[in-house]
Amino acid sequence: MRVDIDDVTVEIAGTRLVDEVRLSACEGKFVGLVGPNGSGKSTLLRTVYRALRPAAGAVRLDGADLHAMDARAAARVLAALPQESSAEFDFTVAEVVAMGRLPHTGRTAVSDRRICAEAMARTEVGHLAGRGFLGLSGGEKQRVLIARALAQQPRVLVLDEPTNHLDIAHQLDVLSLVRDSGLTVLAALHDLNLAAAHCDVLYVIDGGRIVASGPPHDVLQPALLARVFGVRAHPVRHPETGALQLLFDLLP
Ligand SMILES: Nc1ncnc2c1ncn2[C@@H]1O[C@H](COP(=O)(O)OP(=O)(O)OP(=O)(O)O)[C@@H](O)[C@H]1O
Repeated sequence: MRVDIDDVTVEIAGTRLVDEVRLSACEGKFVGLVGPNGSGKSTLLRTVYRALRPAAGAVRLDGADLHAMDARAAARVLAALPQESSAEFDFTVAEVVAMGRLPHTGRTAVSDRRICAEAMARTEVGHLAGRGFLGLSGGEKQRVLIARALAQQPRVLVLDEPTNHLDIAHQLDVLSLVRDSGLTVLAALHDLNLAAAHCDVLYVIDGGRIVASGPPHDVLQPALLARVFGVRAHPVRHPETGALQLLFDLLP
């Protein structure tokens, strides 16, 4: 499923936080959104997963206005991993993942259980099924919420900092899993090397505006990184794979 963000502007309390953003994610592509703290990444993603309404413009799924869709219909095609999730009740991990099945009706409990078990296996949280969600570590919680999003069997995944709290092996694992899922993915990422290694396309947001977009290594040029992030970037090659990596220093 294709996602188009068409000239979306988001305002909160009279302040424009996202300014006429235009972004497209083609079917099955992994699109990364990078930008400094406070640049508007979460605000834009919250608009895409319907926690906020745009003041102008539209978010379209295969051309249909997402904000005009029924909530349940939208949840059948789009799943989100918010940056911070607040949970007041201590549901078990199995119950949290099963919530991903709520938008779907007419399926048997057996198939729901199988789908949840597969999602938990893919994110390596099966052994936590009976544990209370609130007692988990940050990384365990994150993987459970990714399992819930996968159990939702969406066509679009919106991920706000999916590698937050994850150790390095799980960061690589989760991003590979997401990339190989075949879903259309829109993810805010802080680690530019991870973004470059996993994303098909990157968009750079600064001050609520998109300032660059394209294939990762075209976008992550030293001049742009200096201007947007205030860092000096040195491209180097991985000695074995030849993959491009960036080393960073603060600007003098
Ligand atoms: N509810 C709100 N009311 C007022 N200002 C807000 C609100 N939510 C976000 N902002 C402001 O909007 C700007 C963009 O915030 P946003 O969370 O989208 O940035 P971000 O790029 O996700 O940042 P980070 O990398 O730190 O997570 C920030 O200056 C933030 O303080």
